[in-house]
Amino acid sequence: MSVTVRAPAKINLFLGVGPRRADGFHPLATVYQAVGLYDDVTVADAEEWSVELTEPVAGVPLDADNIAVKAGRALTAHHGLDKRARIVIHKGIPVAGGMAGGSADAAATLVALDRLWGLRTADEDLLALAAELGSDVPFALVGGTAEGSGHGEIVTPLVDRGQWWWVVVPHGEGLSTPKVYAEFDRLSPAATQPSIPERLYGALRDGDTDGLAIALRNDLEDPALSLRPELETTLEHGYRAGATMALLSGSGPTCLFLCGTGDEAREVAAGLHALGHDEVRIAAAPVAGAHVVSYA
Ligand SMILES: C[C@@](CO)(OP(=O)(O)O)[C@H](O)COP(=O)(O)OP(=O)(O)OC[C@H]1O[C@@H](n2ccc(N)nc2=O)[C@H](O)[C@@H]1O
Ligand SMILES: Nc1ncnc2c1ncn2[C@@H]1O[C@H](COP(=O)(O)OP(=O)(O)O)[C@@H](O)[C@H]1O
Repeated sequence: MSVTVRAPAKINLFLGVGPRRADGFHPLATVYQAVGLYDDVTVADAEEWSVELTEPVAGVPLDADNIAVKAGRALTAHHGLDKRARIVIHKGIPVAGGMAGGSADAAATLVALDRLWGLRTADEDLLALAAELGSDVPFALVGGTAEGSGHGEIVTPLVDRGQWWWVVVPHGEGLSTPKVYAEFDRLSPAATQPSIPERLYGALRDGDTDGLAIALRNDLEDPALSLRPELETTLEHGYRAGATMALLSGSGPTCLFLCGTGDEAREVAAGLHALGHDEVRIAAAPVAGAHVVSYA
C-alpha cells in the first residue's frame, strides 16, 4: 500500500520583515498564496527511512537531511511509533527558489504518513509539528491564501475571490534563505515591525489585479538583488514582455510576474522565453494545500 500527497509551492504577496529576534528569526507580516506548481510525495512502509527522487534534481539531499525524512521522524516521535517509510518525491517546485519546495515535501509527508498509518493526527498537532520543521511548513498544509505571523508559522486563512495568474521564472542556482535574511540585516539595521496594508485585503476580496499589483511588497527583494544583481534584468524583462507587476518570490531567486488573465500570462511567458529565459512556467492561484491524490 502506498499513499501519494500533492503539495503546492507558495509565493508571498506581501513579505514585511521586522528586526531579527533574539532566537535568530525575523518577525514577519506576510501573505502567502499557494500557486499551481507542485511536488508529489509517495510513501510506503519500509524497514528503514529512505528518500528518492523520481528524476535527479540538483541540491536535494537524499539522506536524513531531507526535510521529508525529518517530517516522518517527527510524526513517529509524536505518536511514539516504531515505524519507517520509503519516501519518493517528484519535484515540480524549483529547489532553493524561494517557493518553499522543501516545506511542501515536509507537509506532504506528514499528511501521507498520517493516512498510510491511519493515525488521524489532530489538525493542531499537525500544524505544531509543521512549525517545528520550518516557518513555511504550516502554510503548505493549509494552502489557499493566508496571512502568516510570528516568524511565518502562524497561519490564518484569508478571503480571496480572485483567479490570479502568475508567470514564474526559476533560476538554475538557488539562494540560501539564511544568507538573504543576513543581507536584510546588513541593509536594514533600523527595520521596524511591519503590518499588512488594508488595500491588500481589499484587492484579494475583490479579485482586483491592479489593486493587488500596487499592494505587492517583498522586503527580501533588495537583499536578494544585492546578492544576485542579474535578477534585475529578469524582472525588467517581465515588464518588457507585458507583465502587470514583477517581484521576487520570497527569498528568491525565482522571479514572479502578475498577469491579468490566462491569455496575458501566456503572452508574457512567450515574451520571456523569446528574451532568452529557457524555463518559464505559468501558475494559477490560489490552490489547495497538501492533499491526498492517490492510494495504490
Ligand atoms: C523567506 C521565506 C518567506 O516565506 O521563505 P522562502 O522564500 O525562503 O521559501 C521564509 O521566511 C523562510 O521560511 P523557511 O525556509 O521555512 O525557513 P526556516 O527553515 O524556518 O528557517 C531557516 C532560516 O531562515 C531564517 N529565518 C527564517 C524565517 C524567519 N521568519 N526569519 C528568519 O530569519 C533563519 O536564519 C532560519 O534559521
Ligand atoms: N525535500 C527537499 N526538497 C528541496 N530541498 C530540500 C529538501 N530537503 C532539504 N532541502 C534543502 O533545503 C534547501 C531549501 O530548499 P527549498 O525549500 O527548495 O527552498 P526555499 O527555502 O528557497 O523555498 C535546499 O537547498 C536543500 O538543501
